[in-house]
Amino acid sequence: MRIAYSVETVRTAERELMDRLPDGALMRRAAAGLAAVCVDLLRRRGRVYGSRVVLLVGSGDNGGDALYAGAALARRGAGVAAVLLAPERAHAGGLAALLGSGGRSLDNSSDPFDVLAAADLVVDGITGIGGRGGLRPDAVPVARAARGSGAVVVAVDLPSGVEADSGEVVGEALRADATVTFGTYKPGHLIDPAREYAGATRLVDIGLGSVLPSVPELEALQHADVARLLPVPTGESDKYRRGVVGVVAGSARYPGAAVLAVAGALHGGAGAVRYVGPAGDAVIARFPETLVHAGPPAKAGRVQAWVVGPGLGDEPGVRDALASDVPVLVDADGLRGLDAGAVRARTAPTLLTPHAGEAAALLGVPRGEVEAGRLAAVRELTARYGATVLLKGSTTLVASPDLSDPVRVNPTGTPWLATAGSGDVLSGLTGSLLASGLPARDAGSVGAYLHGLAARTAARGAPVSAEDVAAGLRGAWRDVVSGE
Ligand SMILES: NC(=O)C1=CN([C@@H]2O[C@H](COP(=O)(O)OP(=O)(O)OC[C@H]3O[C@@H](n4cnc5c(N)ncnc54)[C@H](O)[C@@H]3O)[C@@H](O)[C@H]2O)[C@@H](O)CC1
Ligand SMILES: Nc1ncnc2c1ncn2[C@@H]1O[C@H](COP(=O)(O)OP(=O)(O)O)[C@@H](O)[C@H]1O
Ligand SMILES: [K+]
Repeated sequence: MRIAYSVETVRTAERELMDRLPDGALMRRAAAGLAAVCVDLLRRRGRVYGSRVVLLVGSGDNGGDALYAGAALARRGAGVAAVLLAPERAHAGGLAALLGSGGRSLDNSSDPFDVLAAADLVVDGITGIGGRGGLRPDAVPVARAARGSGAVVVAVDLPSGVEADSGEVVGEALRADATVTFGTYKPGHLIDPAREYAGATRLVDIGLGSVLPSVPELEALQHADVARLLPVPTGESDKYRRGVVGVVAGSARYPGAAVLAVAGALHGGAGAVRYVGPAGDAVIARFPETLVHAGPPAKAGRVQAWVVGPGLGDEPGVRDALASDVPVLVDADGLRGLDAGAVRARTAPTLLTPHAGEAAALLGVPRGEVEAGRLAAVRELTARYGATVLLKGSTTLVASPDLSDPVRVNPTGTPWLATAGSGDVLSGLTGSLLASGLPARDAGSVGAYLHGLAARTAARGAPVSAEDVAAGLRGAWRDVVSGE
């Protein structure tokens, strides 16, 4: 499990740890880890001795990390120049260490752009967890020059300009090729758009683990976590005990959504899939193993979970499903005008799976607001609906209405998933996991994980269709259980 803590929690833990350690010990640990990554990157491009390193140094401890790491690189023979964005407030100890190791600082009269143009590696120490509101105007030209230079850009702790706690990028930020963070991941390392700015992220242990609380803000499942959650039939199992998932999807206009949701549901662990709606012929033609029913869900027979909404158009069914006493996943058209009171009144779990546009409509805000602030949006939806919410998109988040549960961030997936119908596959798959007994938060996060993995494997750099994703689910499941 990868976990992330908020800035406030990190600062509290850092204070506690610093009280137990000699002055400056944490920064030295951080800088040593940072320098080791820089050495590694320089070696891959040539050698450390004689390489040209530029440090972008802001006014806080983030700049201090960069300066101490720069000093270590200078001791190994690199030519290290520090561009001080606020010379009078640069970290004094770090600057002295750099100058004492043969590095230099650029004063106001020298032009940082020539130095940046010739750099092999740029260390971004403008801001870390103390940064707010995007890069300040005076930092923007050097940040752009660093990005345009062809040098490898290594961000210290976080790419400067991103919001550590939310993953938002308000204004300008510096895109890094790699980020070296300390002690723990912060939400910005796991949530887009900041995650994308961070490039490949490495975590350096500075001993913070012992003082961090046991429950993080965010968690990202990995193969082993998912393997533990996947349903496995036993000798006692029969198709009903494995769970029946009811799929209320498709319409005369969108019969394909029914087929794709059923395709997902057939690979999610339930023992049987019951399709309810007008697209039964299309479903049977493709998947003869499906039980089909043309009447309302209430008359369709017992299921252990409902999926309602993909391609539903104006077909009824949402009310029936919500009135049932089993878990219900509501997606797509089922989310239109969804009655918060009806959802809150349910005794069984409800899982809503909106994309950013649907989430925006539910919240009454512009879509861009949801995309820029995914964490806030998903939390707000859980509060309003009293339901578990899976917010789809570039970073899929799964949050439960219980605030003591960390929000789950899906680490698999690929932008190739942005293809029509792939969400239908996800809702069928996740509903099937619900029917086989997983709690809503687990079903959502395991569903998103397998779905993303299937898409990645199917795509391998080329476009995929929703059908390809469904076809890849079995391979993804095998990958997870075999620990590959
Ligand atoms: N506290 C600790 O024990 C440790 C902290 N470490 C480092 O310290 C960092 C945090 O240091 P600070 O709290 O000093 O904060 P930062 O160094 O992240 O930034 C704070 C400074 O940046 C300025 N600033 C804020 N927003 C800005 C913006 N948008 N553009 C330009 N300048 C801006 C502020 O005026 C302030 O002076 C961490 O990210 C990490 O790199 C590490 O050394 C590990 C140990
Ligand atoms: N940029 C992206 N990066 C990664 N995954 C994405 C991106 N955009 C969309 N997805 C994923 O693709 C799927 C699309 O679902 P959805 O928006 O419901 O589409 P549809 O309604 O056509 O099925 C979701 O699983 C979503 O998380
Ligand atoms: K930084």
